[in-house]
Amino acid sequence: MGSLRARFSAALSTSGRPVQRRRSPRAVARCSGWWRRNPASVRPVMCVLGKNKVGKPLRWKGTSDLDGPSERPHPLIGTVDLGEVLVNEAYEGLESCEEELEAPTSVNVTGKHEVFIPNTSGEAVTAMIATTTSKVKEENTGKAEQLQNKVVFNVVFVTSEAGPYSKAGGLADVCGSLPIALAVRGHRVMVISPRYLNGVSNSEYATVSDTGIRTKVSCFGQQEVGFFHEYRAGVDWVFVDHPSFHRPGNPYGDGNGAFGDNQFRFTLLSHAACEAPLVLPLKGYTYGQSCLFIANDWHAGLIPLLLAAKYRPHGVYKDARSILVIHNLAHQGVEPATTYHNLGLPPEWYSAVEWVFPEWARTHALDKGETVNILKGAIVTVDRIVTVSEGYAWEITTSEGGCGLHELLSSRKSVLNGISNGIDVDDWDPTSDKHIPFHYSVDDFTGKAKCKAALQKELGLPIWSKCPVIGFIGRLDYQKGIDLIMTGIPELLQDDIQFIMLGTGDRQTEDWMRSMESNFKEKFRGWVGFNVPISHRITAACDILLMPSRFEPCGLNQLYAMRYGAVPVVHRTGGLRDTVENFNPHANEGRGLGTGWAFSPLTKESMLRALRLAITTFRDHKALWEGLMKRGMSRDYTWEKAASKYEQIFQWALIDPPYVR
Ligand SMILES: Nc1ncnc2c1ncn2[C@@H]1O[C@H](COP(=O)(O)OP(=O)(O)O[C@H]2O[C@H](CO)[C@@H](O)[C@H](O)[C@H]2O)[C@@H](O)[C@H]1O
Repeated sequence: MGSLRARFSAALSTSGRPVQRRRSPRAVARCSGWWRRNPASVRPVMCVLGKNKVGKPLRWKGTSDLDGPSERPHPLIGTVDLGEVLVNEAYEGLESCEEELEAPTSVNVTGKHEVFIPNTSGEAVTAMIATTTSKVKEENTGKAEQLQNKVVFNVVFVTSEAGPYSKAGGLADVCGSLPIALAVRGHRVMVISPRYLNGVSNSEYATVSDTGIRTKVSCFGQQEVGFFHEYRAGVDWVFVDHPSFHRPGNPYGDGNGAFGDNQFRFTLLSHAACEAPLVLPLKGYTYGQSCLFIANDWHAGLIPLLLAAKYRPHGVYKDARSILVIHNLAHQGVEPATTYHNLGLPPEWYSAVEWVFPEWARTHALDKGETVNILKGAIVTVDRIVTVSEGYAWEITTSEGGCGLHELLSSRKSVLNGISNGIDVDDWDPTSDKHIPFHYSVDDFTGKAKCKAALQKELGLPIWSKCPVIGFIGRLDYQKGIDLIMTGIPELLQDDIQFIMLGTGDRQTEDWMRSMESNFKEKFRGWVGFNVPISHRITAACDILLMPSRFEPCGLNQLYAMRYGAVPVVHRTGGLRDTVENFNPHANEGRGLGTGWAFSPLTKESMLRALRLAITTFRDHKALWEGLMKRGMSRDYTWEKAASKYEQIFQWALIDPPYVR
């Protein structure tokens, strides 16, 4: 191949405009690039990521004209202020590239050249990168050195939900944003989830296209699946297509409860996900066998089992590793033992998923309690386990929080870690949120007061600015402590407060919400359904957000609430304990410390006590209240910290050999 410089042309565009081709300029600032080669065609490709002034990631495409355009994520390199946009130093051009070059290498960039960068409204801005300053040069050199030492991974997330395509709860939020944060850090990231078509509107998948690739997977006899794909925000979003994913309802069920064939549907997902890195040539080449699978919850729990039982014995995925992320241990994918033969695992692997319920949990005299438990099988065979907060990582090793799996999880403590979730700070930003009528920030709360009045008006509640509005958003599920709400809130409504509830799930609670509305016309509103814009409007409008969760692996609503200046009142459990700092009015020379109230034990009395304290503080101690709001709003909720912790887990996963029997 020889020197590539003369043949390489950078083409930087995220605006969808025709890619501009330029000859490679020469060096001033030192940059570093990751070169990946298509094993088949030896094609190095490159892409640069940056951030604009509001922190939105920018993706610059680098193309090689060796054999057509390609793009790959590339780590951030330095910073150059272009006036209109703040970008990370552009890579453009390289000095030389030998054919065998695979590892990070240094390349040189020079003074002026044109790039296309979208500004905050998405339009392209043509900018000239002026000669870099010495500060930038220094930064570049430092970062280049850091990046040269950085290991990048082929990461494959497997999940039953990924926002914005599909969402029933917090799993979608995490799998919609953590992969992007990892891609920004230079990893090649794929997310695989089902292509749900619910028959009403499938606009979420409008930009996704059929790869035309179909593959047969050996489970439940033999099944054929297709793959759809979209490359967005530096991530390959892959959707497994099968008729069983095309039906009304949410990813797991409909008004009549959970779908009866969920084991079938998610077994398909796991099998298809194991094939995808081998068969999908995304932007030119496959992810290949050296992958890190991130299996989220039981729906992807077969992944480590399939790697160990089906692929590795045949020499495939020998260098792959798997990490199980537990978002909710209460759901384990348990079905009768007779379904084992459908899972596509060899008969001798039965014991890995075998799960026998204790006698007290069996339903009748002839019930032997024999089941297959997919999550259990994953815990046994996976290389590492992550839960979504440190508190929950400990709780699941106790008999109270382990949902029957605590002993097994305790036995795997050495590979178990907790990492608190971040949030999508672009999606959840009170200064620019498209779902809320007024914007506000930590420096000016006027917009929040207007949001409150607007929601009161929208819901037909009296517009009382001095009346604290308490919100609840979440699945109407035993986990979320709705029984406590149902017993405690009618008592609280004797006081001058308003309570707004958004949720769907348990039918009885939905009926209770409707009856509360007619009993407390001026004080209670219940919105039955799943509605993302309304969830943003409630978060922006309410003064207090209640989360009396029985257990909470991490919880996202308390994070959204704090970012929006709504003070959380939570049960002190799991991730809520880790993320909500209990308010101490005396600390900090009487100015107070903390971001909310974390009550314990989980009783109606202790919940009401915390709520009454919050209400009194809201009414009578304005300065303390503003302090609470400000501290919550100023915290760092980005994914960056969590993403770097995940990277550490990736490295640990690779240190140990994979699970073999
Ligand atoms: N009716 C409705 N309308 C609109 N939006 C609604 C809604 N009901 C819920 N939501 C949204 O769904 C998400 C719920 O996230 P949570 O983390 O609070 O809970 P969940 O139990 O689903 O997630 C599990 O996984 C996540 C991610 O790891 C963990 O944080 C959590 O503890 C664990 O139980 C939030 O974005 C919320 O706004």
